[in-house]
This record gives sequence, structure tokens and C-alpha cells, in this order.
Amino acid sequence: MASAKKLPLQERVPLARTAWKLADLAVLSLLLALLARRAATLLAGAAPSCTWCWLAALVCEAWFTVVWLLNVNGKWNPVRFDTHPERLAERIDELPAVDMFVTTADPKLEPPAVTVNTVLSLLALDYPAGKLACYISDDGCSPLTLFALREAAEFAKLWVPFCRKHGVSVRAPFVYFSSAGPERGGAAGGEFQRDWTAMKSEYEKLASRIENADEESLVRRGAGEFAEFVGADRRDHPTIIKVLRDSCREGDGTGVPSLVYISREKSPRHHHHFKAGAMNVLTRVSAVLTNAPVMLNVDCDMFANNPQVALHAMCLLLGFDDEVHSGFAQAPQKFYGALKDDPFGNQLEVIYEKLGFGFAGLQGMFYGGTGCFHRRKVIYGVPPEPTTDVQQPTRMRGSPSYKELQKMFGSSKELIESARGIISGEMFAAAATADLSSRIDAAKEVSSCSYEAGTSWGLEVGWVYGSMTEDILTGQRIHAAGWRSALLNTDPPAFLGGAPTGGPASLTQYKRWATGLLEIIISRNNPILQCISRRLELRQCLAYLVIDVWPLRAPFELCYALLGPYCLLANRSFLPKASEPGFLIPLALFLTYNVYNLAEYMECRLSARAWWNNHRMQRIVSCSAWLLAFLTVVLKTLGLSETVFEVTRKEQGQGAAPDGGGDDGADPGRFTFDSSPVFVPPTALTVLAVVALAVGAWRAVAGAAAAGGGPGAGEFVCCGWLVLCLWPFVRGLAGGEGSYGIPWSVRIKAGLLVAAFVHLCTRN
Ligand SMILES: O=c1ccn([C@@H]2O[C@H](COP(=O)(O)OP(=O)(O)O[C@H]3O[C@H](CO)[C@@H](O)[C@H](O)[C@H]3O)[C@@H](O)[C@H]2O)c(=O)[nH]1
Ligand SMILES: [Mn+2]
Repeated sequence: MASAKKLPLQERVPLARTAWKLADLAVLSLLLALLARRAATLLAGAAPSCTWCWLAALVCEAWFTVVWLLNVNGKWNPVRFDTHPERLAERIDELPAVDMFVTTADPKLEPPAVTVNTVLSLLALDYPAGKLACYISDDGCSPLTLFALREAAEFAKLWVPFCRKHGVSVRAPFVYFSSAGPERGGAAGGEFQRDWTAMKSEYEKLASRIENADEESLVRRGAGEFAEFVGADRRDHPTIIKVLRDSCREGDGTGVPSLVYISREKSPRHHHHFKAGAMNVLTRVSAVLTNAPVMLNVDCDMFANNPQVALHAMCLLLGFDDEVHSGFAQAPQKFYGALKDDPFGNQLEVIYEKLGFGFAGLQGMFYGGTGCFHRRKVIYGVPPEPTTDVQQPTRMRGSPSYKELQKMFGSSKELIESARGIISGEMFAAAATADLSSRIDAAKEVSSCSYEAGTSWGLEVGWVYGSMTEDILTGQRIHAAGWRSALLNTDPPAFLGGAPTGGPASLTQYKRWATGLLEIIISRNNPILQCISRRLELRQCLAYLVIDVWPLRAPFELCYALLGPYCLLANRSFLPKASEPGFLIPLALFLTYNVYNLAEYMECRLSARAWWNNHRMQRIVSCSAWLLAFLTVVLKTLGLSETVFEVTRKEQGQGAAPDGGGDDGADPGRFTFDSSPVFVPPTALTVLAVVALAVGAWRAVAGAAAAGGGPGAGEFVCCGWLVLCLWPFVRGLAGGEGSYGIPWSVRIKAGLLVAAFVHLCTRN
């Protein structure tokens, strides 16, 4: 297809980081020195007063060293991918079709106005409209969502041509109209001004129709359109599919892609596998309707921020000599209207910038669940074409028989036929001509609850089941099949979404992620097994472990955090005295580690405050969300509880009319609480640390410290640092109106834990 002279569509650029590598090794040497010294002290029987404290510290520090090593591996050789969409025209005769998936699950937590903006931004992408189709999965089975989308499909007929005509830079209308008014002079100025004003008023009308829609009256008046919602329960209803727009049929010349609404069948007798289940239904429905060889998926709050994103993605999917290099192209998650300095530590900028680029330099970027372009065949479990130097397993090589396909994909003839083309690697199948509505029956068949029974869906085909963090798990399966993946780092960022704010929502999200990660670790899909038995590369496996071990870090970090308060209360020590030379090692480690992290934030153009917020949140998350995730999975393993996907609340402001967004004087960056059990351990830890500091200080002043064996500067610093990290809880305990204060039920449970711990410490 391409002659050697032509310029490449993408370039893989290794990023130099010599100074960082030295810093990585410096921290590593300090960690090793700490371990060596502690082990030597223990072996010599010289641990002052508390051998088991020293032993526990040794175990924790050994674990921290392992985590550091995993991180060093993950970040060691970062690469960047530069993409050149302007070269597509000369390199490629035809662009492949793209099916775009949007998932939504709850019209209350995910307001339809938010979803609509995401959908509009996708419909208006710079890409041949006939090659795009947008599918929305609604697990909330909400007539409001359908209504909003129906309205949006109408609005799109004005919006899409407007965006194309004027080269609008951000095509989610709420963002576009919330920035400054029309600024353009010259000849086009007058016309643009008029178009802009008209468009803004149309959008406001749309937003208010969506805002004012009322579920009951929609369903009541629902003869035609909403008839299927009458009596439908979101947990128990037949499939609803609506073709809101069929670009083949409607010759209105507006260039708006097809748009399909799907609420998959639900029944209490079947497990629905949350988002992974929704993605698999979207995959199958789109297979029998448009069957594009490339699929883009975004969460309902993740709008396309760069209208060229699909073209950039094509540079990665089509721009390598071997397709194995780009099984998928993932954009880093970035956030819209994010709070200043990341008070809840969930904007993940440094993680994406350091680990994301690091992954990209190994087998490839991890799949992040949203903002990702997949090859359909990769999702179908097809391994990459063999390159000359690799011996590959033969699964799904050649053309599988009808029987084999049926076993994998289920009994739908239409699906099997469409899968055949995809498996053979066809990227430019002629678009089907029959209209979409004629294939609704086939689409309903593949979205039924029982369709997957006995097939490979959720195992070797589609999004993998069994983890709340289906994205990491699915990406891992793809890498284990031998694919590599690319990082789609465009400027401006490809997609922007919402990060949760407030304590409860942020910790719930972290808890879900950690729960899912632990589910991966203890399953047969864990990366170590995949590395041994399949084609997950060793360093990629170790990089995955950096993320996968989040919940396992909780018990170690909690144990270490308790050592300081324990020693102050029990009049013991677990660190060398300030007067001993051995003290310099933990001191240097503490300083170097924190300066290293701070420097990472600086390099990512973030503030010192953002570093501190993230550092602090990581301590909080570890003893709350990760710890609870750990316990939840233990209970699940014992068969005592189930894990569920708790959907993150999407900020209302995002979809609201452009000039809405009232400010009631509340401080959105301040930590909030509710009576959820996640708040109990950090509350207890806060109280404990404060009590321990007070007892330790009193003892020091009264001169009652155990001679030689008692706590020293190290223990005080540990305890003090803990209080600083848990400062939001100190504030929450000290008072605070409403959700700014820690509820009494949490305080009482925490109080009981502290009392029990203090009793243990002071027993003898
Ligand atoms: O039963 C469900 C539950 C969720 N969703 C959708 O899944 C998406 C992600 O849910 P959200 O509550 O926004 O979770 P986040 O924590 O923000 O999502 C991150 O983490 C998830 C894994 O835990 C990934 O699936 C997401 O892509 C990733 O952005 C949303 O579009 C939901 O509508 C469903 O479709 N069905
Ligand atoms: Mn989200």
C-alpha cells in the first residue's frame, strides 16, 4: 500500500530520562540499605525493646521495595507516539469505518444532558460521516435518556454542519458555548456571528427540553416511541433498540452519522456483568448492523475534545508495517473542569504521564476503559498475524468453521457471518446497503440475556468478565494474545471527562477499582499466569502489577502506619535513634522519596499543592478504599458477599445549560464524608495518631520514656506526618457543617477501634 519514500503516519519517539533513572536507583539503594541494616540489627539480636516491631517493619519495607522496583520497571523506557493525520490522504486510499460506543447506566447519576453532549461530540468528528455510527447502551432503561437522544439526533442536523463549516474546535456544545462568545472578524465574521447566535439559542432550547422532560409523562403519552418503557423495570425488561438515525437512509445531506439506542434485556435470573456486559452487547449489536472493523468506546461523560481524534487513531492503527503494534490505541484519561490542584487525588495526571508513557514503551499502553480505539478482531480474540520471527499458537488461524464460530460467538447467523469477515482481517468491507431498521430482529437476538450462555463471550471474546475493573483485565487479555498497543497522545487532548469530587464519590471509585484489581490478581487471568502461559511479556506483566497490587498495598501500609502510634503508646521504637548513624538512612529515604515525587509533579507542570494533595490522598485511599476493597474481596472469596459496580456520579454542571452552574458558596475542594464504612479506618487512624502524639509528648516531658528503648524522633515524625496526611479527617472530626463533618456513627465505630488498639498497646 505504501511506498518506502512516503512519510510515516506515526513515529515512535523514545523519551530520554537519564536523570530520572539515576533518581530511581538512588531511592532503590536507600531502600536496600534500610532493609540490610534492619536485617543486620535483627540478626544481631540488637533490636531495641520490640523485636516484632522491627520484624513487621522489615516485612513492610521489603514490600515497599518490591513496589518501588515494579514502578521503576514500569517507568524505565517511556515512549511517545507522534501522529500525522495530514499524511493520511497520501498514504491511505480509504479510511476504515468506526463504530462508536457510549455506555450509560443511570439517568440520575449520569444526567442525559451529559450523555447527549458526548454523543454530539462524536457525531461531529472530522471523519467521513458514512463511516461512523454511534451506539448508546442504556443500562438504566430510561425513557428520559432515549428522549434526550432523540432530541439530540434532531439537533445534530444543525450542529454537525455548523461544526464542519466553521471548524469548531470543541464539539460538545456545552463546552463550546460556555467559553467566550463568537470571536471572528473578516468576511466570514458576520455570517459566523449569525450562525453562532442561532446555534446557541437552538442548543439552549435543546438543553431546556431535556432538563424539563419528565419521565412519567413521556411514558404515559407513550403510545409509539415510549410504549416499550411502560412497565419496564431497569432490572427486568426485554431489549429495546431504536434506530434514531440511519445515515444510509436519510439523504438530508447533513452528514450526520447513524445513531442507535440500545437498552439490553435484563432479568433477575441472569448476571449482567455491568459495563463489560454492556460493551459486549454493543459489540454484537453493531456487528449485525454496521460491523465496522474499528470500535471506539467512551464513557457517557467523556466527550471528544479533539475533532481529529479518529484520524489520529487511524495513524496508529494503519501506520505500522505490522498490525501487531497497534491492537488498540488508547488516549490518556484527562478531565474537564477539574478542580484546582487535584484535591481528591483522582485526576491521575502523573500516573498517566509517567506510567502511561512507560507502558507505551513496553508491550503497550494499558486499556483504560474509555477513549480507546480497538480493532474489532482484537476484541474477537483473534491473535495478531504472525511476524516472521515469532512462533505462535494456532488458535483461530486460517478460517474457522461455522461450528467453531458458533461455539465462540453464539448462534446468531448474522453475527457469525459478520464475524467471518472481521476474523479474516477485512478492514474495508463494503458498507451494508440495507437499512438498519430491517435488522432490528437480529440485533435483538444478540442482546438477549441468554445469548452468551455456552459461548466465549466474556472469556476469550469481548470484554472479559469477573472484575469490576474490566478495562485493565480486558487490555491484559489482549496483550496476552500477543498484541501490542499504542498511546494516543494528541494535542489538544483527545477526550475529556469528569472526575468525581467529594470524599464519598472519590473513595467509592477507588474502592471499585481496587476491588476489581484484586479480583484480577486472584483469578486465572492474573498477569503472572498470563506471562507464564501466554504471550504477556515479562516487563509488561511487571508493569501491570504496579496497578494490580493497589489493594494488596493496603495491609502493608496500614501496618506501617500503625507502627508509629504503637511505639509512642507502648513506649517502644521501630526506627534507629536520631543519635545513631543508622538514622540517616530512613531520613535520607524520606527526603529523597518525597523530593522525587514532588519533582515528578513539577515536571508534569503541576503545583506543589497538587503533589501534596495526591500524596495525602494516596495515604487516605490506602487505609480506606483499598483496605475495604481488600476486605470485600476476602468476603467474596469466602462466599459471604458479592461485588457490585457502583456508578460514579457525574457532575451536574457539566451538562447544564451553558450559563447555568450556580455556586452556593460551598468549597468543592474540601473533603466531605458520609456514614459509609470506608471512612471508619482513616477516622480511627487519625484519632489514634493524635492520641499517640499526645501520650508520647507527655511521656517525653515527664521524662518517663523508657531509657534507650522508647520512641525517638523517628516515631514522632512518622506519627506527625500521618496526622498531616490525614488532615482532612482532623478537620472532619473537629466539626464542620453537614457533609463536611464526620458522622457520629463513623466516629463511634472508629472510637471503639481506637479504644481496642490502645488497650492492646498498653496492656503490659
Ligand atoms: O452496569 C453498568 C455500570 C456502569 N456502566 C458504565 O460504565 C462507565 C464507567 O462507569 P463510571 O461510574 O463512570 O466509572 P469510572 O470509575 O469513572 O470509570 C473508570 O473505571 C471503570 C472500571 O471500573 C471503567 O470501566 C471506565 O471506563 C473508567 O473510566 C459509565 O459510562 C457507565 O455508564 C454501564 O454501562 N453499566
Ligand atoms: Mn467516569
